[in-house]
Amino acid sequence: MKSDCTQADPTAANNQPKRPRKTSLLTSTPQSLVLAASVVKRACIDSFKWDSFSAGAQLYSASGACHNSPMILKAPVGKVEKVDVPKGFETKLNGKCCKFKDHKINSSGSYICTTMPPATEPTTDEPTTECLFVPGTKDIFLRNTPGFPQPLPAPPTSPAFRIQEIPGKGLGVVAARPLKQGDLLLTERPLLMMPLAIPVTRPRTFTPAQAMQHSPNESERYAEIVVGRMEKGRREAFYRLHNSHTEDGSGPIDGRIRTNGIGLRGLQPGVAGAIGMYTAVCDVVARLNHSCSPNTQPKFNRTMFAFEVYAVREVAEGEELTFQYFDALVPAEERAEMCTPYAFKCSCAACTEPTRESDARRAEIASFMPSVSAWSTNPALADDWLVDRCLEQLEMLEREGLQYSEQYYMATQTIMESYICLGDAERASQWAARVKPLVWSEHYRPVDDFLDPKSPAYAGHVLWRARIDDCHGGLSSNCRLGETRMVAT
Ligand SMILES: C[S@@+](CC[C@H](N)C(=O)[O-])C[C@H]1O[C@@H](n2cnc3c(N)ncnc32)[C@H](O)[C@@H]1O
Repeated sequence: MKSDCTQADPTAANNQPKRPRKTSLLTSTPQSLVLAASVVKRACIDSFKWDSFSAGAQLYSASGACHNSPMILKAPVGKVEKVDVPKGFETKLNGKCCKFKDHKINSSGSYICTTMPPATEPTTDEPTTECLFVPGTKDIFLRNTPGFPQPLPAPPTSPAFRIQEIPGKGLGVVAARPLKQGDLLLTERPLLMMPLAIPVTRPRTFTPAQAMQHSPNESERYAEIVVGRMEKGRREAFYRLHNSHTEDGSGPIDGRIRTNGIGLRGLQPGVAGAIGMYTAVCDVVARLNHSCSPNTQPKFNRTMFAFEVYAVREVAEGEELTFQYFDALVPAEERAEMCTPYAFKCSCAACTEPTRESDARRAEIASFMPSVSAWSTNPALADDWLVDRCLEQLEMLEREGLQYSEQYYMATQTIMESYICLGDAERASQWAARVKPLVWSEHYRPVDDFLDPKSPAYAGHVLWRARIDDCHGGLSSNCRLGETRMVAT
């Protein structure tokens, strides 16, 4: 590193978010991610804080990053005037391509280019992903992902979707046959995967405008190496993707990544928050347009190194398939703002005719946190209190078309657990059947053992009759809140 270079300013991450919101019901959502997401978003909206902490974070909004599910990341950056960076700091193409071999990008080895699944595995005709990884990421797959790499499933004989023009939206994906909740529509290995944020150093002498242009230049430089390693057909597919960032200083590759990338967290060892995320670009998944009441949800399958896309409710043949690019639980006005960098207005029902009721419902949905442990040990609450609250939550979720969200899974699964607490295996098994298709949830656990009310799994469940035996009629000494009962909080 040159001595006249300034490291990006990490203090930006210490700012408090304006409106800390909990968009997940689950305590497993890292708060740091929520914080970082808010900070990044504000940094972007405050029209290009040029001293932001890293190239990617500066460029990409992670406004949806507090979601547990993958999301398309967007960059609400206004137009960046093109300026030339001073001589000696122009972006240069590295040009080195080492096909199917790990390739250190720089001498310190802080990034490697690699192909996933690795070519050392038995070769197949399966598509591969060109990746830019930080040290440790590849190990997550090679050492800590049992069964990796699992082959992709054979394509279905009758495809569940087709790609076609959608008036006013460019290309889109429509259902080729009727779909049920939980149907798997597509399994797809990404074309590329790279860090969402790449730290950038820049000379103190840069003007803010030059610094702004330097970041996309640097992102493009890294992305060029990754795309340069792709198979010809995959590279051509990448360049066919839509680019909504042609006027903001992004390069042609980076612009496509920003338009089509899906955020993935948890793959950069020791790095939490939005800057610890990867972005992955697929060929078909990238054709899914946005809706604030979407009917599909992608999920990344580590064993296959592929995205799986599920229907989150019944879909009619010919209906457009969509997913949410950002947090759909925020008010319509905020959602409209989040669409801006993509240069479209959302035409879903909740956005076309925004109502205060819809905004209020979405806010209420976001703030509800079902807690089996709190209810089951609280005699002041009626036996049906939690089930009733979850039923209200499900009704609101269905009305707003938000079945994709973790809130939907949590409410459904909480009802099943409430009946287990009440020792009602009949009803619990009915709700297990409702939980079973919700496979897109990040917190999904198989419920097959509970589909039969006579299953021995009930008696062996840690919550079985918890409300009756331990706590009914008063907080008894048997009520060991904080031990095994802390579930679904
Ligand atoms: C990830 S791409 C989706 C596929 C894209 N329509 C295409 O032709 O490849 C994102 C871009 O699609 C368009 N788009 C996505 N959702 C839309 C919507 N609800 N209404 C209009 N355009 C949309 C915007 O141009 C956006 O930048």
